Amino acid sequence: MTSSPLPYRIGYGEDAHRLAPGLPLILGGVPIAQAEHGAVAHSDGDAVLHAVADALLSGLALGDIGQYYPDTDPAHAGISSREILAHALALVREWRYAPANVALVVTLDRPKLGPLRAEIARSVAALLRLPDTEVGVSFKTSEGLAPAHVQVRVTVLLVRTAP
Ligand SMILES: Nc1ccn([C@@H]2O[C@H](COP(=O)(O)O)[C@@H](O)[C@H]2O)c(=O)n1
Ligand SMILES: C[C@@]1(CO)OP(=O)(O)OP(=O)(O)OC[C@H]1O
Repeated sequence: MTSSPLPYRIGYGEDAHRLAPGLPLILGGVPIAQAEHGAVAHSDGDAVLHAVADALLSGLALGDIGQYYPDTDPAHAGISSREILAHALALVREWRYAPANVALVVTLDRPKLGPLRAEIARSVAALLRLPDTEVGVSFKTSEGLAPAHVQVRVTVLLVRTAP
């Protein structure tokens, strides 16, 4: 894409990681201390931030984070997902758009994340420079269908900014 006449653009992103014992679980920049299993990943494995970054990029047809941070490149091993999201946000701003609101759904069987909803919303909002109220966070279990797995789905509304 070289330019867009649209004042609004919708972005959608997903991410999934396998869970294994002895690894940290970070979601939306928040370490989940209660988790018995963490994400198997090339980076810090924050599936929420990966899906948000992909949603930002998809809204402007800018590809996905794997193109910018290939998981085959040792240079990105252990990279903070905050850095990946900051890069995606910078690209969106270069294209003169900004996120207006975000809706995200985390599917995870355990632990219960409800008590961390406000903290995760606050963390994602801060990274996107949005008010907390513009980040909606939902949790679902897989009903036991995928107990060793975390899945995140995200929609974002991008609004064109003044030149
Ligand atoms: N890791 C999770 C998963 C779900 N919740 C909350 O539990 C409720 C029921 O979830 P279902 O998947 O059975 O519909 C719902 O209110 C979720 O917010 C949770 O806190 N943590
Ligand atoms: C973030 C990157 C790069 O470190 O790797 P992972 O942490 O494995 O995450 P994923 O969402 O599977 O893919 C994007 C990657 O290229």
